Amino acid sequence: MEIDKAIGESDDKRLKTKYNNAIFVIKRALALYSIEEVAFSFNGGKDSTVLLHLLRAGYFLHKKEVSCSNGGLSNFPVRTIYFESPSAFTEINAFTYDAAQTYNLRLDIIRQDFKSGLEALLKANPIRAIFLGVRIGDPTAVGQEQFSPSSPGWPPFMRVNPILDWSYRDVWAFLLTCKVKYCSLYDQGYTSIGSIHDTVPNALLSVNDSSSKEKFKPAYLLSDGRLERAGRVKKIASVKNDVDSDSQKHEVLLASVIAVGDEILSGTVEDQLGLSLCKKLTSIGWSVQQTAVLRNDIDSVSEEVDRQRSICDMVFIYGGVGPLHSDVTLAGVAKAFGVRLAPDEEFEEYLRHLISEQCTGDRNEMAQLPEGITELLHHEKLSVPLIKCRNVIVLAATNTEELEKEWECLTELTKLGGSSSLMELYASRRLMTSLTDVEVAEPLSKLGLEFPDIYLGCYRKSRQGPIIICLKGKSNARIDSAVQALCKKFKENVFVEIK
Ligand SMILES: Cc1cc2nc3c(=O)[nH]c(=O)nc-3n(C[C@H](O)[C@H](O)[C@H](O)COP(=O)(O)O)c2cc1C
Ligand SMILES: Nc1ncnc2c1ncn2[C@@H]1O[C@H](COP(=O)(O)OP(=O)(O)OP(=O)(O)O)[C@@H](O)[C@H]1O
Ligand SMILES: [Mg+2]
Repeated sequence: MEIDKAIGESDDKRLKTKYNNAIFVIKRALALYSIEEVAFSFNGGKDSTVLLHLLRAGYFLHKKEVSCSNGGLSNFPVRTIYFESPSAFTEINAFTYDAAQTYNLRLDIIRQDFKSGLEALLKANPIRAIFLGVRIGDPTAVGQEQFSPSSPGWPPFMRVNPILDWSYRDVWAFLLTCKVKYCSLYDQGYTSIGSIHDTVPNALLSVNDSSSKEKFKPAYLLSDGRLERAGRVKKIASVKNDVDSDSQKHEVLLASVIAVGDEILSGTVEDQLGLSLCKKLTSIGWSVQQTAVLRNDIDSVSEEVDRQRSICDMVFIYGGVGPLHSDVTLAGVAKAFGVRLAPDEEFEEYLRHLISEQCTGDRNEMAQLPEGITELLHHEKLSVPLIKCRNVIVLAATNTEELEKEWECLTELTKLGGSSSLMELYASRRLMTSLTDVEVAEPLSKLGLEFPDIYLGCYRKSRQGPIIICLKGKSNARIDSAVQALCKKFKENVFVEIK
């Protein structure tokens, strides 16, 4: 088999090790699942091209072991799926179809989004495992292992990632050693390929020459593989503006509070921090849109953070921060922003001071932060800086005392509490009444129409007990007018002002 032979004849020891490990994973998968139960997700990219050849070799070696046959490889029966999109490069499409023909692939072309396409595929076929060319540096690799079940919310299958631990250099060493064809875009300076809308040649491969047209060196000449995604234009979809830069845009700033902890969900520990954060935020004029308690699970965290960061001005998340296996919050935040976790030297330095004596394991693990989006907020009162990933603040506090300290530093370091006029803009009054809810319902909803700029909130202390009405708004004068208008709708003295 030409791939196995090429690697066998190479004297690149590192490549041999990577190859053998990947083949081991492929053979395990082929032993666990029948051929009808596996599929290969192929998109013409360099990583999936590596995987194509590894799978061909792995299948050949697996066959040889189980049937002692030494047959050729004209037949590669693993179902191959390609999600074709109108925004794919024509070169990628052409290469994918070309490879399918050359290697006799059973190609299924799917023209739906990944999730719906996979749902339909799994309904129609007995597929239980899908091979992917995901590598550890990819944003989507966060939290994955060589065998990782699909995420909650996705149809159930095993994701098999044989080249998860391969570096950019390993990928090129393999493609060049095996002398296999790859998509022509990689010879034109593209180093990682997404859609035509978010991918350009990698500027680090640009060659200065006198002609007007910019030229690029081939992808395999990129010396620092960590920069392979430098040609990917960042997707920062509809994220609200950072309060630091744009705190005055909205009349009321919106916050979301997220707790991460299985111990809260099981009722073992009572969450005090959420309550305290809501009070603190409300006291400085923020409107808390939602609180959530999540499992210690990367995908749960990433989905919730992704949702909240685009709705709210600021997301506050706590719990699940540290070096334990259950500490997945930062990985979830990284995944929500589509970036990877990477070691942060500055943060590592803080941790080294803090834990140097007690540290037995790999300190680096704890110093991994979402790459390219993390800002460390230093304060002399804190031994470790606060972590801010765009509009997500990750709090390390585990109790209300620690939160108190972090909050104090946070409000000093950012404009959360408004060195701006936020505090002055914010006014509120609370009224209590023993009128029934039926009596106040209609007048209150009319008041809401008359004062659309005022927030009107109501709650009861008990089913039969008094009702409390909160009025919040931009100015005391407006609130006072609303209170007067409300009082006019009833007999005198039915409302008592409370603090
Ligand atoms: C076969 C297949 C399975 C996938 N399974 C999952 C999954 O279980 N969970 C998930 O969050 N994304 C899954 N994805 C989506 C990928 O993680 C990722 O979003 C996708 O490759 C798009 O990457 P891009 O945004 O860089 O183009 C899957 C994609 C494919 C093709
Ligand atoms: N449109 C698609 N159809 C089928 N599989 C896909 C598709 N997009 C991604 N995949 C799967 O996800 C893997 C990871 O995608 P990724 O974009 O990181 O790598 P690549 O496309 O192979 O190489 P590159 O990093 O150069 O773009 C692919 O190797 C492939 O297995
Ligand atoms: Mg790609």
